[in-house]
Amino acid sequence: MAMQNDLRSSEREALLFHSEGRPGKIEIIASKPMATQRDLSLAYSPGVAVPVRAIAEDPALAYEYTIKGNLVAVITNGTAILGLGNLGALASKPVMEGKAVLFKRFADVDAIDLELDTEDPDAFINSVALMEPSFGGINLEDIKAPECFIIEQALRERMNIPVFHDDQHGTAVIMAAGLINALHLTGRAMKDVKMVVNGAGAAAIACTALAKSIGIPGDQVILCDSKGVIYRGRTDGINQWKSAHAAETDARTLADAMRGADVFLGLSVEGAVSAEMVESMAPRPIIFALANPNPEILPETVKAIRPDAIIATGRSDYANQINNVLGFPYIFRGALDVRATTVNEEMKVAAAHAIAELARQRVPEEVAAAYGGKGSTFGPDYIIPAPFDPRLIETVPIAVARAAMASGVARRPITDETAYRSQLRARLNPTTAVLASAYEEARSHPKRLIFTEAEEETVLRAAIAFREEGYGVPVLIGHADRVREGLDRLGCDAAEFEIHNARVSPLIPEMVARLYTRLQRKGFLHRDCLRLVNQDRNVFGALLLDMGHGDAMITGTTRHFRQSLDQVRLVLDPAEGHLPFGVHVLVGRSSTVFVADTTVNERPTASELADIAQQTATIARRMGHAPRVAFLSYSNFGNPPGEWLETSREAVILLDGRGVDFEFEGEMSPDVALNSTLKRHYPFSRLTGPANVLIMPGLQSANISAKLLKELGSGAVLGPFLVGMEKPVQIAAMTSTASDLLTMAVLAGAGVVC
Ligand SMILES: NC(=O)C1=CN([C@@H]2O[C@H](COP(=O)(O)OP(=O)(O)OC[C@H]3O[C@@H](n4cnc5c(N)ncnc54)[C@H](OP(=O)(O)O)[C@@H]3O)[C@@H](O)[C@H]2O)C=CC1
Ligand SMILES: CC(=O)C(=O)O
Ligand SMILES: [Mg+2]
Repeated sequence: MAMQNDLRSSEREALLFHSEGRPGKIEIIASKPMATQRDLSLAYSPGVAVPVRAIAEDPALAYEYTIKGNLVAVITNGTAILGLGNLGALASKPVMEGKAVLFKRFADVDAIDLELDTEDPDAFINSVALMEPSFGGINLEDIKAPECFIIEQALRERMNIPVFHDDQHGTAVIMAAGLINALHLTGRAMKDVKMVVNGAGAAAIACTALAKSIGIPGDQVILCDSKGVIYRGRTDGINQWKSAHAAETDARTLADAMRGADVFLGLSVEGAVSAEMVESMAPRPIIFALANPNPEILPETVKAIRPDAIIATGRSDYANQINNVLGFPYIFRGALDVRATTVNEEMKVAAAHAIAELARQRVPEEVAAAYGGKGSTFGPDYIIPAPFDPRLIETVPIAVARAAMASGVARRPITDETAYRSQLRARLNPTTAVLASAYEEARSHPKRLIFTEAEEETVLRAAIAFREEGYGVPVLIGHADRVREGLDRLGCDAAEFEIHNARVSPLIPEMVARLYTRLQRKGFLHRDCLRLVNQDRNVFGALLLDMGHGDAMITGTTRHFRQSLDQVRLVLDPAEGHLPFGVHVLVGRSSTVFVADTTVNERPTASELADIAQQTATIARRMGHAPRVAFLSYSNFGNPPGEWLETSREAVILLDGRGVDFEFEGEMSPDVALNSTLKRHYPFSRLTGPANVLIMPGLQSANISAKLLKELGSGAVLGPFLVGMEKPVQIAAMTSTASDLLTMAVLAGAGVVC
């Protein structure tokens, strides 16, 4: 695109993220095999005629024989895209694809985006109403007020599936959850609260209505729009939705309204609130500045004037993110699961209370592990759960489903809540929450990350993102001029980066001395060490790490794994009592499998296999999983017999003796390890479920399997991660993309995999 050179690197990354691989963020995949002639004749003509006739006779069977019951349409006309304004239907597509991805990621709801090219409410309403047969629910998005009210109302009346305008009700539910908790923390009763809402559009009107319906007295709420206070009798710029909330007041400006107010709720535009306005509020004010992407006032400005304030924004980079992403996936999950005809007030209030209560609960241990070990405790900086909190999927849909049943809109009530809860839990993979929390952890404890191959554009892009996204300081190794040129090409100011040139660095004498002390009795002369330091970026990088100039190191994109490892090992040792080895992490939709040793030890001994199992189990646990270890083979418990089975068997016996605190079993084939049906043939097996840690008998099978899965598999494959070194070093695959490198850097920095 023509403007590429004017973009900041984070903006360029955002464009690359959307264009790399398949353009966009979603694809459709078949949920049934389509491999044989028989599959085709069942999926299509003639087999497909059977469900067609069945549905024609009984429409409810569409939920049994098609995707309808799990499919939501995200529909917009692009008239109020986030806070960016009316940029049209086509331009809104990235946001709508994004919402579809969030539906899938957080609640396993399949969603498809539809951008309608019209600003005429009737045309919009007619188009959407005709789509009822296709979908289980309709999520309206980013349609401006007041048309959004007309559209939603008409569609709710005409359609017999849930119709939900996310910017109105999704936002209101999350705002209400945050408000309930902020009032609780400041010891206020709803009936005493004076509230000011700035903005009188889609989000603001719905939030005001919900705030009143949960107990804030109507005559204590003042609404403002771009022209000031909406007071009784005002005629300028008014519509029926605004006048329904017109206040009996002398206040005419936002500043008048805010004097003495307890709560400020902003759903307007960046910078609408001044420091003076905040100063004039009641003690312990509650300030929700929710305009996106930039809030009405920045949290740091509020804190400087009113340290006693509770502040929330719509963004993920401050504490207390109040954003509808916490609501719409789970509200639809619950509504779809009971086949609700609508999302009513009771369901919204139930969701708000469930979310609020989650933040007040003590974070259980397994969830704390998924948060990267850092607990979140209810308080002014934690009034609302983070979007990746794995408890949301178990609690919010249940609350919504219960409310739907109690209010008579559920067509298929839940009969066994315990079974429903486990079904919900199984929809998500805890690893994804851990990855998200590792990124948070990295932001709150920034590290110095050594990137040894900084002349490579992929590496530089990862290093730039590492810095710009706040994970820490990239320490770049390379010819300074070439690295600077690369930074310049990518639109960065090279002066802001730390670059080390291995030929001229002032650290060289100390490095050579250290290396010589270490290698002099291993056949290396002093001048050999000087040459290594000058010419080998892995040796130089590892020495920087060893001397404390960085917290972790990442390399591998220009050299084979073994060569990089041998160079690093000239400088660094394994951690005491640890065996260095490699782990690939296969992240599927609802499960994760750890495979080891995929990179280092060609024919591990029984004792080495046992060590690898123990260390991999620790990583699995760190990533939120109870480890179930299988020692893999072509054979199952002695059948067929073979020459090479002994090491795996001995490893099992060794672990028996070590009294470890995780499940393990072997030797067994991968299908027996992973498939519960086959496992029934071995009732004595000690694994209580499918294995999630696969210990391979040797490097051949391990490395081949990992690479096959990476090339042919459908889920994400992370790694190889190098485990068991005295300092965190990661050797990436030569095929790594910038985001692969960033993930490795962040996980290495956060100490999740090391
Ligand atoms: N955090 C979250 O989850 C969400 C945040 N939002 C944010 O809320 C904002 C509004 O979105 P939405 O309701 O969908 O948009 P709408 O277009 O429906 O409404 C915008 C409203 O903002 C008002 N406004 C504009 N400038 C000012 C100003 N200086 N002072 C007071 N009011 C002003 C407009 O006033 P007027 O009527 O006079 O034109 C209008 O009422 C956006 O920034 C959006 O990103 C929205 C949804 C969710
Ligand atoms: C978050 C959201 O939906 C918005 O800002 O429009
Ligand atoms: Mg929106």
